[in-house]
Amino acid sequence: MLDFDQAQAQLAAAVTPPNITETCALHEAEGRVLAQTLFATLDLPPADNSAMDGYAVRHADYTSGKALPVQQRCFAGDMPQPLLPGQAIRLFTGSLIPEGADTVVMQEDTTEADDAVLINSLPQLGAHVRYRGEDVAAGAQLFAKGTVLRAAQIAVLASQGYAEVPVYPRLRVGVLTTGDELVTPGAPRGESQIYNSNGPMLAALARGLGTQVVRVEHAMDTAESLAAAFDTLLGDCDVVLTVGGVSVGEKDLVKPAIEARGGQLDLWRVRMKPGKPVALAHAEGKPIVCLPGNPVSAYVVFAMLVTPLLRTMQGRSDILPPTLHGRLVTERAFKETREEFLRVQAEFDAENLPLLRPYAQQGSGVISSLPWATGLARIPVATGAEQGSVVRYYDLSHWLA
Ligand SMILES: Nc1nc2c(c(=O)[nH]1)N[C@H]1C(S)=C(S)[C@@H](COP(=O)(O)OP(=O)(O)OC[C@H]3O[C@@H](n4cnc5c(N)ncnc54)[C@H](O)[C@@H]3O)O[C@H]1N2
Ligand code: MOO
Repeated sequence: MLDFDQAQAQLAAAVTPPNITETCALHEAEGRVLAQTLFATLDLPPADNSAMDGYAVRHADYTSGKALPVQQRCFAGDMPQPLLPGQAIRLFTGSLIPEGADTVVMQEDTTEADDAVLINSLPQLGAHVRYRGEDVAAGAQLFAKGTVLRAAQIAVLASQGYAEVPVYPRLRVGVLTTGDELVTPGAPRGESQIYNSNGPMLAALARGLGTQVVRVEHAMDTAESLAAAFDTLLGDCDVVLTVGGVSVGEKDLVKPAIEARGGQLDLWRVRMKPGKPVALAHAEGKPIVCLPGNPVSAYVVFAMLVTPLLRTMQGRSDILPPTLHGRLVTERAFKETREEFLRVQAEFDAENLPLLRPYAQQGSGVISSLPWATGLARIPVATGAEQGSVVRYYDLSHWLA
């Protein structure tokens, strides 16, 4: 059985980033991955401009009690005139600073009458001026290849005039659920059957990472049904996630089905709880990750082992999200022969380590623990953990993104 950290590294290293680049309109680029490093095409802001509604003045022209004639009303988008000595130009937030002006006086600190403005309180030299290039300098690196484009990155790229961006193709993911006991939600359910929750769950998890889930298939526990599903999935997808049927039972037929079509098993069983029977294989040049059927096991394996593999295939640079540390709040001690991942809720305060409270039922079939948990607490196999132990915390908002 493979050590957890080795397995995590092995899955990410088993695949490669894409070698194809395509162009995507910026307004559709949310969640896409940059395929080239991008640089600033212009200074931002492109010209000195006002941070306030007010008046542009030359600081040295101020004399207490003496109104300055208003030379021009210059709105955002207008070109200002050069400021004449001893005058003021009325301007607004975003108006360009006139040549010769060095300071903006907020309108609240002025009184305007008869086309002249009286300054009641003079700010410091240079006040309320946003200088050309103070935000971004032309030529500076904006984002490195491998960056996921979210609203913040899209804002910067739009401000730089990018209408389209070079991105990697969206990763095409296929999901295969297996098991004779499963029925599709909405279909009639026999007494011995359960609804298939792993299919919709894995599809949503994969989409949450920004991949395209092109197929969600179900196979019965027969070699024929599995072979037909693999035909479809390996034909249409870049990577296949199977779930169930990878343990040691008599109907655990997924691994044999992969081997029957000439595929190879690269890894089977990891020293982790839940998730032990996870397998990595490849067939027809495509990676296949076989997740254990228990819903919690599938969820935890997806977060901890599958996401680094998918991020690598997406061409992302953030393969392993950061982990935090937290303090366990528990009435019982945990000690296993496998690295254990508990579903916990984290509570943050300003000064201390986060407090991590485990869900009462940690069984790998307890689906209700999934929406409840904010993250996973890792209990080291070497030491175990108890009330007050400081353990590693995997925040799911990072690990599932
Ligand atoms: N004798 C042993 N038995 C088991 C071992 C073992 O080492 N020796 N490992 C256990 C562990 S750990 C896990 S995890 C499970 C994983 O087994 P499989 O991956 O073969 O999964 P299944 O047997 O097909 O299903 C397990 C469980 O999950 C339910 N399931 C499966 N698919 C779905 C789905 N799409 N939606 C909802 N629920 C699903 C299934 O009904 C079973 O209850 O094996 C242990 N056994
Ligand atoms: O992975 Mo299994 O869930 O350890 O129960």
